[in-house]
Amino acid sequence: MSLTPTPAERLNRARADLRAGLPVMMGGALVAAVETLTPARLADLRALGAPELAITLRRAETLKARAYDGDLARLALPSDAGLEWLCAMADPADDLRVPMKGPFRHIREGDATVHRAGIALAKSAHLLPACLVIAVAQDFADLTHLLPGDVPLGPQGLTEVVSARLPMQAAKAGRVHIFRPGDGGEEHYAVEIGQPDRAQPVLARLHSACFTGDVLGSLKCDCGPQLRAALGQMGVEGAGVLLYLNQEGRGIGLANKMRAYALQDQGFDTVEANHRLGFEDDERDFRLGAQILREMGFSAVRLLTNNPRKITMMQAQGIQVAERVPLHVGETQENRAYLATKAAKSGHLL
Ligand SMILES: Nc1nc2c(ncn2[C@@H]2O[C@H](COP(=O)(O)OP(=O)(O)OP(=O)(O)O)[C@@H](O)[C@H]2O)c(=O)[nH]1
Ligand SMILES: [Zn+2]
Repeated sequence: MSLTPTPAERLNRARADLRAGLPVMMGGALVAAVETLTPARLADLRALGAPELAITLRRAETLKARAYDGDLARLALPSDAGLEWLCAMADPADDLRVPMKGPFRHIREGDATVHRAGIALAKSAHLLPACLVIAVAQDFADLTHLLPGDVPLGPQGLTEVVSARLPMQAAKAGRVHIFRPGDGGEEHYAVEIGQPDRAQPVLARLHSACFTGDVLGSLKCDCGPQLRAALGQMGVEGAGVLLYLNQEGRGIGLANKMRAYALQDQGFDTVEANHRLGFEDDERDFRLGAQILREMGFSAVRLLTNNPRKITMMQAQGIQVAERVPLHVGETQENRAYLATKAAKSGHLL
């Protein structure tokens, strides 16, 4: 029936539920994000069954827990553990002050499918990647119901909502296009400069949102100068397309990026900080960029980037990368180490 939510719509609803501190129902279990639990809700969940904590392999490595499921670890919630313990398991902020959180009781029997989907859901809600899973016999009709196979779904058919002319410092002939995914999730933008010929490779930049760099002029990264240099070059050439993808913090969200920055002030580099939080170095889905380019009628690009992964991903998604155009701007005293780490650990080209 047409009023029944699709899997993508349920998934979008589930993200909002987790952020609000509500569990969702998945494969005969309740799944709640650790970050948004309250003492009262934890008590309610405990009363329903034996909660299991799911954390990623990355977080498990930091905590010296064993990830028997490969990419994740399942741990029994100790009977005397409260919300404070759970939050300390999920959030590395105080790891150095309180390093010992075990001994852990690892769960090896049963299946980790729901736990894995729960972590993917928490990540896509931009929460810390840790969740509680409680197997329950009863159904909770008020909660959002998902199948583990619904998560993660890739970008949901983006369509253009509107476009309008925007004269900019870099180019008078600018036009901003707004793209919205089919599930009502986060919108992404394309800035078109001039009238690029669709039959030729277009000068293109896939820019990931960086509130601190783009807006505040942060000296910790090179995003702001890269954004302006890319638009500037498109202005000079008279044609180009810059995708402004809302993938803040390489896809972990602004709150988690700020957590990573706090860890960087404890001495960890950009990659280590992501790992301690339980994330991979880069959680972005670049299929998004390819979809928008295709939607706009582009099939080949001259890609402004130093990141070889962006090139591989574009090509894998059927967008031909005719040329890589290097984009080295904005090196500062404060971001030198960050850029060096990206070159050493993430394969960025110098
Ligand atoms: N998690 C995390 N994200 C960061 C950090 N510094 C910057 N970012 C984010 O990294 C993204 C920057 O991405 P891009 O400008 O596409 O950079 P890139 O992947 O290095 O590729 P190119 O600039 O194309 O060479 C933005 O989303 C920033 O918010 C950090 O220390 N930790
Ligand atoms: Zn940045």
